[in-house]
Amino acid sequence: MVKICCIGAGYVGGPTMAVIAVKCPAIEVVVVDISKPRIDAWNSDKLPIYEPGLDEVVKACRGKNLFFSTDVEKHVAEADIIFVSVNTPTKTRGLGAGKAADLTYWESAARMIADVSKSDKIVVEKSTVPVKTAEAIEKILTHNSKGINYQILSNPEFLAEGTAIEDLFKPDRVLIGGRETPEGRKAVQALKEVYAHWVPEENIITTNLWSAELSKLAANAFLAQRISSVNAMSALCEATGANVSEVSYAIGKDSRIGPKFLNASVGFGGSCFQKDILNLVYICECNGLPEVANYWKQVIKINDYQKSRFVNRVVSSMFNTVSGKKVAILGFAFKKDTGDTRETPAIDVCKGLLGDKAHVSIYDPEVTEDQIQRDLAMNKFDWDAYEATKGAHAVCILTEWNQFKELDYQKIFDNMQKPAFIFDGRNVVDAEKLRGIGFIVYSIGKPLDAWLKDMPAIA
Ligand SMILES: NC(=O)C1=CN([C@@H]2O[C@H](COP(=O)(O)OP(=O)(O)OC[C@H]3O[C@@H](n4cnc5c(N)ncnc54)[C@H](O)[C@@H]3O)[C@@H](O)[C@H]2O)C=CC1
Ligand SMILES: O=C(O)[C@H]1O[C@H](OP(=O)(O)OP(=O)(O)OC[C@H]2O[C@@H](n3ccc(=O)[nH]c3=O)[C@H](O)[C@@H]2O)[C@H](O)[C@@H](O)[C@@H]1O
Repeated sequence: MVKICCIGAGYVGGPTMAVIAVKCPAIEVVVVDISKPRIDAWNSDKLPIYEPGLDEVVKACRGKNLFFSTDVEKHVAEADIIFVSVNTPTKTRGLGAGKAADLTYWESAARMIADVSKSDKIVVEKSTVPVKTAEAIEKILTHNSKGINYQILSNPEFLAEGTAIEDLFKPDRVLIGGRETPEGRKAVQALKEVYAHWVPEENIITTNLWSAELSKLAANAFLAQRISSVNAMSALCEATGANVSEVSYAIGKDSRIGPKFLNASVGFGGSCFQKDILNLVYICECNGLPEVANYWKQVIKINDYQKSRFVNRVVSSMFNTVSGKKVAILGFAFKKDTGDTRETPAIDVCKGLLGDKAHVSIYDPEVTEDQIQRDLAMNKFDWDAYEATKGAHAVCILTEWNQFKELDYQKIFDNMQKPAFIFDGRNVVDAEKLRGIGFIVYSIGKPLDAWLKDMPAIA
């Protein structure tokens, strides 16, 4: 029986391994982590992450061929294939601080693999890492090898949160990079055989190591760039009377552009887009390519601009001050169908409003009060959208949860201060209908309400 061990039971390690286990009953999969609470949660009825469809997949194979454990060394020693799916955040100190990827967790995992291994291993980079990381890992492993043969593969993950299970069941592609040697090709083939249990062969792409590593950073950079492009257009739409949804639809009909990922928003969030672009920028700078670095840096600058533009719009619309006013925040997660708040635009928007002395009241269906406390050092959190909006001067919609489309806005209006404002940072509500109720509505990238037109320009 092939044995797989995955180091890191997070948003990637957990769902990815659960899907491998469910699709490959003859493979034993153990997910290990140094965090005991996380492993305990994976072994409980309340999984540590919210992801539609995940519970069913885990329940189908946990205890059969899928296991979660803190006994990292034992399972690493026993495995044939080791996935490393640890976090790779942006460095906060030292060389490359604020840009470069922090590979501390990765390096310690690699050293541990070298320490405990007694048989040949295939080590798979699942985490998103800077291009050329495999070379460093290879050095750590081979310099400590005790005669053991290691093959390093790059197998970046492209799942998006909220649709992880769907994405893993039907990936657009699986990418495997390896050394172009007979041993390297054999290792690539071994991993290919795992995915071939459910992914059509033509969707499994094999490349050299560096192409695979760089493709992951490139994919996230291209995706984020699309959002910054449409968000940049949204500002121009507001200034000219064009409607960003109409513009997106019209350009998306061009098959070369395509219709997906063109929704204007209050800004992109999530643990990866910003981190991976910063990492790309750093790599470009290190390779003497400042023009390329600046090009990608602009994607992040526009994202920051979009978030502050939103805050400025709220404040300027409400007579240039939100001091002492209750502002209800609907949605705190970085996108719908997840409880994840890493780099959520809601953090920046709330901090902006709090900085202007607003009283902020937050509701999100999946984010816990504890999490908000950690993100904002405040504990005003409501368990219900109607409570959050009661007595408020304004409502800001910051996550596109489906339920926000179906709220009783008449009831919300009746319980708010007047004039009652709605700032829709995700274009989820029917602005005309809400105007009919009496709200002053701002929808990102849409023709402005008469009220807002007379307000000072936004920067
Ligand atoms: N979150 C996402 O949607 C995606 C993330 N990625 C990449 O995957 C990687 C992991 O991301 P997430 O799963 O979101 O991170 P995460 O923070 O949710 O999970 C990482 C886990 O690794 C554990 N860990 C760290 N060092 C360890 C060690 N030495 N031994 C055992 N466990 C250790 C941590 O305790 C944590 O539970 C990152 O490189 C990220 O860029 C890639 C695609 C999608
Ligand atoms: O490397 C990663 O971590 C992952 O990053 C993203 O996935 P994720 O961040 O989970 O979610 P996305 O659906 O990409 O959304 C990211 C952000 O962009 C925003 N967004 C997305 C699409 C859009 O049209 N407009 C828009 O503002 C979302 O609301 C969210 O804040 C990529 O889509 C995945 O392919 C990748 O594997």
